[in-house]
Amino acid sequence: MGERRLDDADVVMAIGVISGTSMDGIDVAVVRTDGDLVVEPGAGLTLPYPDDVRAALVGLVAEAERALTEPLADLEQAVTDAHIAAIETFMAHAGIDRRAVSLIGLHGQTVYHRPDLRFTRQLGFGAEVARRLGIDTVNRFRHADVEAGGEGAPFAPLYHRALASGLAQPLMVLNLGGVANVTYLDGDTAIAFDSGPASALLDDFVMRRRGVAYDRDGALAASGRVDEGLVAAFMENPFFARTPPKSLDRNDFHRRAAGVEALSDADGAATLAAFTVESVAASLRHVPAPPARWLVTGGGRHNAHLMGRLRARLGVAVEPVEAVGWHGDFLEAEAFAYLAVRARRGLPLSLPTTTGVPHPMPGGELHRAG
Ligand SMILES: Nc1ncnc2c1ncn2[C@@H]1O[C@H](COP(=O)(O)OP(=O)(O)OP(=O)(O)O)[C@@H](O)[C@H]1O
Ligand SMILES: CC(=O)N[C@H]1[C@@H]2OC[C@@H](O2)[C@@H](O)[C@@H]1O[C@H](C)C(=O)O
Repeated sequence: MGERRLDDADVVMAIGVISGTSMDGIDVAVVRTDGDLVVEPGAGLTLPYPDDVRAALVGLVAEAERALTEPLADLEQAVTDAHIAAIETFMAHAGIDRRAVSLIGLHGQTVYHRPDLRFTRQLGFGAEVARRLGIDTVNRFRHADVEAGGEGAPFAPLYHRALASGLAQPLMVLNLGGVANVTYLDGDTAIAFDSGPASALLDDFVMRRRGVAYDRDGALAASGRVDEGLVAAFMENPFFARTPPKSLDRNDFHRRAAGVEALSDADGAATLAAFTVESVAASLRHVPAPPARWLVTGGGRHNAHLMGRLRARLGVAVEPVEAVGWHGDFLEAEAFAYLAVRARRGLPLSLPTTTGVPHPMPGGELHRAG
């Protein structure tokens, strides 16, 4: 007798791998899931990019339009190699036998995201990952959505919905990554959109001023004074009034936020942090009811200053996702493990209320191991 064919509804072990917009490293995590209601997150690990790959990516993202036309084959190869090494290290570290892994969800590295041009680009060769690791691999998660006129982001919301099914709702999940995105959850309803900047503006500012990668714990921002006029001017950006769905590229606010250049290091950081807080609060304009609780994921949840200001501004519980047992450092990697299983089952990865796609949209490309 041959092996039993994998049943759609089977719970399988999937590994998700993503490098976020801050390009600080590669997150890998494992989830046991059926791609539907069963979700059991396991271990996770972050591996840094090799310095030369990170430097090449930072250089590219600074002139990201190149990603529209250039093949970038060498860089994509280097990113692919780094992802394969990260997955191998993760499996060794977590004691996972590769034969037990049913699927890899390879998000890859976003280098340019322009849904208005029906363009989104994530680097990472799926076929090569499948072949070299001997594990079926799904990549190109966002492409079908963007081609159908969707925003192509955010994609984590269906995973948030699955994780939050036992929690009191309405609930807001806030991801403070390079860019911020929110997911409003109430029963089957999932409304999601990018809300504005999170850490990318601040990171770039403190790098220019102080030569550091980020404002640790928000200490610099906490020592400064907010230029409220400047924050109000930033908030006039029509993006905030625009009805979702909507998504952002990492650098969308950089030019408009140039006003902080006239401020001191501390006041500039304080003002950019306040801009993030104000733009998060503005997301409440676009949800049906005020959530009683905010669960915060992404690196920004470690920023004590930002979290404190969010609590003061939102006036309700604002907690890191660890408060409900989720893994804030690996939620996105887990999401792409979950979405890979959904992709293989032909289930939607995005909805009209999460990306503005005209109908619930399956997607992803499956590459067989052999
Ligand atoms: N202790 C800390 N204090 C302040 N900020 C922190 C701290 N730890 C992490 N961060 C912030 O979190 C950022 C990284 O967040 P994260 O890893 O969620 O981003 P990302 O996944 O690359 O972004 P995205 O979700 O947009 O793709 C850092 O660049 C930094 O700004
Ligand atoms: C195009 C792209 O890679 N977007 C990222 C980015 O980082 C945060 C925000 O912007 C979100 O829209 C998305 O990532 C998460 C994983 C998402 O799709 O849910």
